[in-house]
Amino acid sequence: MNAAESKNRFSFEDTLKFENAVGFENKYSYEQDVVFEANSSGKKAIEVENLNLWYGSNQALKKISLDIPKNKIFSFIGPSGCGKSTFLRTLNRMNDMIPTCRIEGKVHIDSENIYGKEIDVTDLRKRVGMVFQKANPFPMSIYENVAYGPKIHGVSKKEIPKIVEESLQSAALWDEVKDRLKDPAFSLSGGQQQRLCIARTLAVKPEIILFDEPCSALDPISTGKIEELMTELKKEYTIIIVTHNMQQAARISDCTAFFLSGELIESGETVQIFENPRDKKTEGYITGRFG
Ligand SMILES: Nc1ncnc2c1ncn2[C@@H]1O[C@H](COP(=O)(O)OP(=O)(O)OP(=O)(O)O)[C@@H](O)[C@H]1O
Repeated sequence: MNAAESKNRFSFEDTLKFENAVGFENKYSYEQDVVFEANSSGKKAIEVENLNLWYGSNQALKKISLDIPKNKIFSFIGPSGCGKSTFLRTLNRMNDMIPTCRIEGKVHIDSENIYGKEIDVTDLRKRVGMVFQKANPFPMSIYENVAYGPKIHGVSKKEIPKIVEESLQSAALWDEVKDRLKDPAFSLSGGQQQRLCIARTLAVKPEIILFDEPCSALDPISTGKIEELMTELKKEYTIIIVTHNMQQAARISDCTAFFLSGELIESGETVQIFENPRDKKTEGYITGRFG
């Protein structure tokens, strides 16, 4: 790597500077990663096997095979149009809704192929929740937004207030909204609305949460809160995030996968991908030479 490339490449120190700038408490360190690795169960949340996807005649994903470990944050990075969001959506069959979309291959969750005939897609989407780029609360109160999922899944009425409180607590929003639960969700700030959407996802007790660029519309302070929240949530959930922000991927994720033109170029521990990529294409992207 020459001097110019090395200047372009950001380090974990840079991410710490960013965190200090926005007053975000640093929770990540190499030492913690090592301890985390040692404590990690090593179990897989998702196993993807030879996945191909087409939109009409355009092949958007090519022979993707990837294991996603439990209770970690896994980032998908790559230039615009490389297939990150498409791949994310295959993990809870959100692409089913696109008529031109055709998929081949397997995605195992708990040893079950989610593309198998016997799969109940509603149940799958309960187990694999999704938070979108733009906060999308329902046009109802803060309380009703969180209560909605448990209600439609048949949870008894008396259990709902507890679930709403616990979900808002877990989404680090309870203290800010506990005195205004009947207010419309749209009265919250953008960052609060995104945390409300996370609370709504948590309320149906998923195992895995997919985040599709959850911070792209947020300021650095709100971004810091969401990132801190994700780090907290990985203790109980497997987190997968699509991000354009490579500093964000480096800051919060344990593992990273780099995509290019529908192919998975490289995946591994985030430190390895950012500090010592195996593939020249990954290095080119990380160092800002393309993308
Ligand atoms: N609903 C769709 N119908 C047809 N083609 C689509 C659809 N969604 C995505 N594509 C195409 O699939 C390819 C991958 O798109 P995708 O949105 O997954 O990429 P991405 O890496 O997430 O991009 P970005 O970072 O810009 O969001 C692109 O060629 C895109 O045009």
